[in-house]
Amino acid sequence: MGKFIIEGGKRLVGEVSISGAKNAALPILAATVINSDINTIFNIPDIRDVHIMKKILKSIGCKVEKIDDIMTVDTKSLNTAKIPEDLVREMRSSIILMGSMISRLGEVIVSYPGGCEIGPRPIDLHLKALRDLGVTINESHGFIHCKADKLKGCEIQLDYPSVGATENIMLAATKAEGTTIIRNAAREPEIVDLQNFLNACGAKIYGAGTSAIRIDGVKELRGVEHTVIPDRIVAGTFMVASAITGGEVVLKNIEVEHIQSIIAKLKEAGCMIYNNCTTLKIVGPKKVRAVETIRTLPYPGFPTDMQAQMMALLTIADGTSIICETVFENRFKHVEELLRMGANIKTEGRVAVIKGVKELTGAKVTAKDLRGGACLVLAGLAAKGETVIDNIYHIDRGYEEFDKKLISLGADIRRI
Ligand SMILES: CC(=O)N[C@H]1[C@@H](OP(=O)(O)OP(=O)(O)OC[C@H]2O[C@@H](n3ccc(=O)[nH]c3=O)[C@H](O)[C@@H]2O)O[C@H](CO)[C@@H](O)[C@@H]1O
Ligand SMILES: C=C(OP(=O)(O)O)C(=O)O
Repeated sequence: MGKFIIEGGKRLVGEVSISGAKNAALPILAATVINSDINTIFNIPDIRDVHIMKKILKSIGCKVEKIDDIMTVDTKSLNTAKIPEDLVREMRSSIILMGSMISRLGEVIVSYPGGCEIGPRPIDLHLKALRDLGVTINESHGFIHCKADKLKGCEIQLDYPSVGATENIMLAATKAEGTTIIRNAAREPEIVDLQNFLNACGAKIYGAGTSAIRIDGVKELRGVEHTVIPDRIVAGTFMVASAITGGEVVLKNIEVEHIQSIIAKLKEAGCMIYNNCTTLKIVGPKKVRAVETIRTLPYPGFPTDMQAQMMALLTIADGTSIICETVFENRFKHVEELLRMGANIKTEGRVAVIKGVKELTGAKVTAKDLRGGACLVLAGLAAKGETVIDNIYHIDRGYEEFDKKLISLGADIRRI
């Protein structure tokens, strides 16, 4: 298990290039199996979850190669409906293969997915929608066996705009007979990217980015070249790195439209932000200001995946801030670690009250999940003295060369 050792107090200055989005790359890689052809996907981030997806695709017979940020996936030789349990357990996104495998083979056998511990993550909405499309589902001993002789388009009203359920429905409905409508669909930019990939392959999907998505079933799809959108959460994390160190960082290769809710809160915290569509400069304030209540919400609300990083910043704000985590039930595991660093935070259920302290102090802490781990790195960058962060494999799930990029901005961080 690797560790990061950070000597805090260095002001971050310079330029950083933002990698492709994990949450767009993974469903798009899963989607390649639909077309039984060769796909070339650009701007693939070099992160642990992508390595796991590569292993999964290989394990089911696909030919996969990655050179730099380009991944070629030849899905012609796919030869099994069973996804290996050990790999599925490593990563939540493996569940997105359900929709694409059903579309390709009419069958998939998959176990319940793993991933970060941020509260219970049921897949009832996925399964209900797949049943509506004509899939027979048998669940036993932790396995889900889905089978469909014929998929038939239908109208699906989601009880919650689940990102994964929206993606699975889009994938399963792409080659269904007739039209599928998803209402109360997730509106995240990654859903739009998936639609763009599938449509380039020959699918007929309309409305991604709004809460109603229409999928007109088509017979076949072909392989294509596609470039994954930039990672809005990685962008937000580097913005907080600049803010928390009073730094001056320029982010390149971003989509500013996707990070508006993060920009708004960082401005409220006293940051100066200058941007065009794909580049942004953020100058951290001398003293961070407390902000009005942050409520995590589905897009375009404030992203739950930025909650922990924002909390790190607010620990040293002038005044008290409140964060209300509405998306996941148990996404405050970083709080006890921030307390070890001298933060003053009280939680009750899904609400955290953060009273800013003058400074954080370095401590030995443990990453419990991906974004909670990133939050501890950010806190360590600002803290006085040395911070040692354990279990950094969580962070490697979603950040490409995090330490190297921070070092290039002037941080004192080592991986051991
Ligand atoms: C790989 C990927 O894209 N991961 C993102 C995706 O996860 P994921 O797709 O898992 O998130 P969802 O939008 O599905 O989950 C949101 C909420 O709905 C609940 N729910 C979801 C499905 C279901 O069948 N039943 C149910 O109750 C979940 O427990 C959670 O409380 O969106 C989350 C919310 O923006 C992000 O934090 C994750 O980074
Ligand atoms: C929770 C996250 O990812 P996943 O859904 O892959 O666990 C995340 O990216 O913060």
